[in-house]
Amino acid sequence: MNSDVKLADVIDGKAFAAGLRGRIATLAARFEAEAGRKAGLAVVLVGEDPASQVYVRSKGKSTIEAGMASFEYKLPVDTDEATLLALVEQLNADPAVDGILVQLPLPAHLDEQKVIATISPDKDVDGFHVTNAGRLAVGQPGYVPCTPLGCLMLLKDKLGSLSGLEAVVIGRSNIVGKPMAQLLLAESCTITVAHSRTRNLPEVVRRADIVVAAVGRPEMVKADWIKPGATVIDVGINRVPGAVEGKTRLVGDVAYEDVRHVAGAITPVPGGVGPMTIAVLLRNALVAAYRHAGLELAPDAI
Ligand SMILES: NC(=O)C1=CN([C@@H]2O[C@H](COP(=O)(O)OP(=O)(O)OC[C@H]3O[C@@H](n4cnc5c(N)ncnc54)[C@H](OP(=O)(O)O)[C@@H]3O)[C@@H](O)[C@H]2O)C=CC1
Ligand SMILES: Nc1nc(=O)c2c([nH]1)NC[C@@H]1CN(c3ccc(C(=O)N[C@@H](CCC(=O)O)C(=O)O)cc3)C=[N+]21
Repeated sequence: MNSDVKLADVIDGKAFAAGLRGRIATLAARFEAEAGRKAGLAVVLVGEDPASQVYVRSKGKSTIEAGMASFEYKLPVDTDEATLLALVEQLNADPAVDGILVQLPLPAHLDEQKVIATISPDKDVDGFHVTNAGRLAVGQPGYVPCTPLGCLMLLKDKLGSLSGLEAVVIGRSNIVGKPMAQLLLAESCTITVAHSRTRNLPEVVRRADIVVAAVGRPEMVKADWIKPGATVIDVGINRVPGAVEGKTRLVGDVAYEDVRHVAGAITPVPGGVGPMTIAVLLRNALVAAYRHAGLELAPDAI
């Protein structure tokens, strides 16, 4: 490793997210004063996956701390499709609910696409509905998936203009990779979307000024894949065995300890993209509330 050169700047997503939640809380209080009700976010969890339970609890806590109303629905793992769809329809019709999030993945017997398609696009604060994916693709206002929007906020905060930069997104999921590529394209980056069939991935990644890793493979992205000085955004959340037997630890998709000797800036895991996802979810729910109430919110307010 080039241990004589400067280490990468650490992009502190946790701190940035805390600032964002502070601005959201101010605007949530203004919303309550003007609309006469709190902005509301409903979160639906089917089953008892421990990781999902942690996220849902954390979302509920952050929602209340921001001065918004949190509605949590926990359904048993064997819930049938009709019951889940009926709940979504009920939330679509509920004027106290501005945003709806159905925690993914769903148990295998439930059709995720069908559930997402049932959420009203104007309450789809995850930005997963095909209407919002289409709006993003053609540059119309809508809801943008929280994780990629959080990544973009960190990138713009660090780099300012992204115009003309080479960006390589590793991963092409509808939730992270594809919307990330759309956002970077809208910022006038030259984008490459890599995936499991990409030939010579290290060489492709080496041309990037910006690398976004959203793969789900622990520490896959190595130091010699990174152009010196590049900005590296690590979306991966992977639980691996820890130093103490029976304990696990969280690692990203990037070999952080090595890559920070080469990159110019890098997000850590934990404390990078993850906290941004939740803060942006609150942002999207608050934007939804302002829109539903017909109140003005400046486009760059949050
Ligand atoms: N921090 C956060 O808030 C969030 C973190 N995550 C994390 O981000 C990661 C990605 O999530 P998600 O997009 O939902 O995952 P998916 O499993 O849906 O997508 C993974 C993508 O990685 C690609 N891929 C898999 N193996 C390789 C490989 N060897 N080389 C290159 N590409 C590969 C796949 O390619 P192909 O399409 O060809 O199969 C696919 O496009 C996960 O670790 C997840 O936990 C996700 C959401 C939020
Ligand atoms: N409908 C839906 N929308 C989602 O946005 C959604 C989802 N389903 N299913 C699961 C993924 C994953 N996700 C994360 C949120 C926060 C952290 C997060 O806060 N991570 C902390 C660490 C948390 C820990 O210690 O486990 C961090 O990176 O610092 C991570 C991942 C949202 N997702």
